[in-house]
Amino acid sequence: MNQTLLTVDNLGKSYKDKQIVKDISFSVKKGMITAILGPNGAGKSTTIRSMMGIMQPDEGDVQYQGHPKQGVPHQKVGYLPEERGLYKNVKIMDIILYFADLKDYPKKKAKARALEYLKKFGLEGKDKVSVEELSKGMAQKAQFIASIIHEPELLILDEPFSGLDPVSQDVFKREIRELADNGTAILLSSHQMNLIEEIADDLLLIHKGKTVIQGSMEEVKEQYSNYKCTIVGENEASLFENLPSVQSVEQDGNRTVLYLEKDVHLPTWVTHMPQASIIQEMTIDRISLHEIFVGIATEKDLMKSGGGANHA
Ligand SMILES: Nc1ncnc2c1ncn2[C@@H]1O[C@H](COP(=O)(O)OP(=O)(O)OP(=O)(O)O)[C@@H](O)[C@H]1O
Repeated sequence: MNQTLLTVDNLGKSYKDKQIVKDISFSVKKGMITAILGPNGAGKSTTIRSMMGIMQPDEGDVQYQGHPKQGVPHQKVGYLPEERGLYKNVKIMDIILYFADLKDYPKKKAKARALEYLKKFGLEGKDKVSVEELSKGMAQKAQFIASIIHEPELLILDEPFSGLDPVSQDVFKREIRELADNGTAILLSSHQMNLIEEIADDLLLIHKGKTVIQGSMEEVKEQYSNYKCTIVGENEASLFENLPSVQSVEQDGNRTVLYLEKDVHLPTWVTHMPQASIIQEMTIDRISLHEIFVGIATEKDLMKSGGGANHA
């Protein structure tokens, strides 16, 4: 069982009269990647900033293991904020060493680590180059290095993949996994569901400031990834609407998608296909994290029946 490093209990935050974050609780564990997901404006950055003490939450507790005071001890935490931005006319190495110094990390060790990471991220020889001479993706890599230079116990990454090409996304993904495998507790927010599906161990999906889904990736997949059956052929949607275990039907031209109940027994279910249906192609898959997300964001219930790890 992985050890909990950070616990957030009943976090609440309002701006003026509007409650943005309501009663959010979660934990981040050593060696695990926890993803915080949600549509634009759901409250992810507000949750992260409240947790980090960058803004004062109105309600709730943030407890860092082994730390007597409330809140997060800054030397032990690495943070890649949503707003990128490094001083434009400062050399990469100087920026990284500045961040190391802020965290009281030894300069010599930081320099050696920085050179190692620059090489790893394809930025070898760029240590004396200033940020303005780098591309956006390269600058993001430099900022990522600055956030991990002091070997943080807890790493918080707000949208780490945005603006990166697919190759760089893979490099980041591998690095984040490696940091977790070496014991770092990682909390990340991202809109790239395919990447989250690949790397996250735990999920917290929030919508309108409230927890909608919470649990391990395995639990979420098992409990929310219902089956869907896609049929290609000239069919009326109504042909399938009354089939057993069909929750909803979507029609797009000659493609009909049937969303099925969670506990459907597929071998039996397929025998109920109407004789009149025209089937040029038929596939049965589980709905993806992307579809779960879109279903929540658009408030369309694709995941009825069966409840969830923590369905609020
Ligand atoms: N300083 C602020 N003053 C007032 N309202 C704010 C402030 N910062 C954020 N909000 C509001 O809080 C809500 C949540 O914003 P937040 O940035 O936490 O969302 P998010 O989930 O990180 O979104 P995104 O995916 O777009 O980054 C939004 O409705 C936003 O308008």
